[in-house]
Amino acid sequence: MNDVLLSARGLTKTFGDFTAVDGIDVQVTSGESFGFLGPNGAGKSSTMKMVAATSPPSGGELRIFGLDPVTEGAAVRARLGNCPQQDNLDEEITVEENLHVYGRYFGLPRKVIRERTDELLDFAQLTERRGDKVEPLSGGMKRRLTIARSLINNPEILLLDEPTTGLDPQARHVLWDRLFRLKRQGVTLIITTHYMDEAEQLCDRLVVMDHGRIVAEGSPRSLIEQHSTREVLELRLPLDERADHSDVVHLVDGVGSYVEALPDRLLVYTDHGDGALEAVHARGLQPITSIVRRSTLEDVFLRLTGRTLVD
Ligand SMILES: Nc1ncnc2c1ncn2[C@@H]1O[C@H](COP(=O)(O)OP(=O)(O)OP(=O)(O)O)[C@@H](O)[C@H]1O
Repeated sequence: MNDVLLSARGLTKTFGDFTAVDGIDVQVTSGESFGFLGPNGAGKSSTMKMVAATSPPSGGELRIFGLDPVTEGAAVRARLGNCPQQDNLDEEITVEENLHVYGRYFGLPRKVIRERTDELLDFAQLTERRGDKVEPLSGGMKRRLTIARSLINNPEILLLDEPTTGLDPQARHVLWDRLFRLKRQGVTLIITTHYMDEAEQLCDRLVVMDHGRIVAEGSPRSLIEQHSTREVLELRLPLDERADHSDVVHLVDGVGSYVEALPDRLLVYTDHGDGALEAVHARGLQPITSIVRRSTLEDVFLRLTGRTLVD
């Protein structure tokens, strides 16, 4: 059996009267790519900061590498890579110097720092920019540098808080490719995201979080199998002025297993999207647009909470 690297029981974080993380239970084993998926404010960053040993838990039990992050914080941090939500690079110094500073912070010998810097610049596809200041780099490059820097101490776990928020699609794909490589090298990844496609791409297993609680747990595939149908028929119907799609749900009653109404469309959940569309036409309905797609984690979230992940 793989080692348990992270174990949380009843983990809680409060800010005054407000409970941001509400008694969650989580275990992550070595080599896993584990995700916290949830909308803004779900409590993901608060959880990550406790795991990173930068913010103490308010309650419950938390062990990382079997260590207590409150009393053994330095030992925990030495074995972790931490990429916070906001890049906190030193923009005044060069790309390479950013790596050197971190290496010295961890007390690594000069020779090791030089070797690791070369490897990590190559990994982050930044070798050609090594002597440049950080400030003019693109958002994607800065993100890759932040990740490279967090790998200087050869961490067993890499924490990534919203790794691709704010990046354009191409930069996201480059970053995903780099994270796949790390995963193949056996680095345990713990990722927070509010992008269901990112969770599906990167995570072997994840928890869905909402209002500080875990509402579901499993692999992306098992979550979809458990909480959604194989396909979804998305329909935009012609509406009277002032009506929205929640007013016309009854028109497709019984067409699929269940229906969710968003203001601008109906989502008909079914294992056979094309058959459902035929049934819609047979009722004399003429959708403005209709598409059949496979179910995603977004559908799981909508089913479990009645809300969408990204507002
Ligand atoms: N230092 C703090 N003081 C008071 N409230 C806080 C603090 N940090 C977080 N919160 C609150 O806790 C809740 C959870 O925030 P958290 O950042 O953990 O959520 P999140 O899921 O990571 O969302 P986001 O992606 O927006 O960061 C939010 O309502 C937030 O306003």
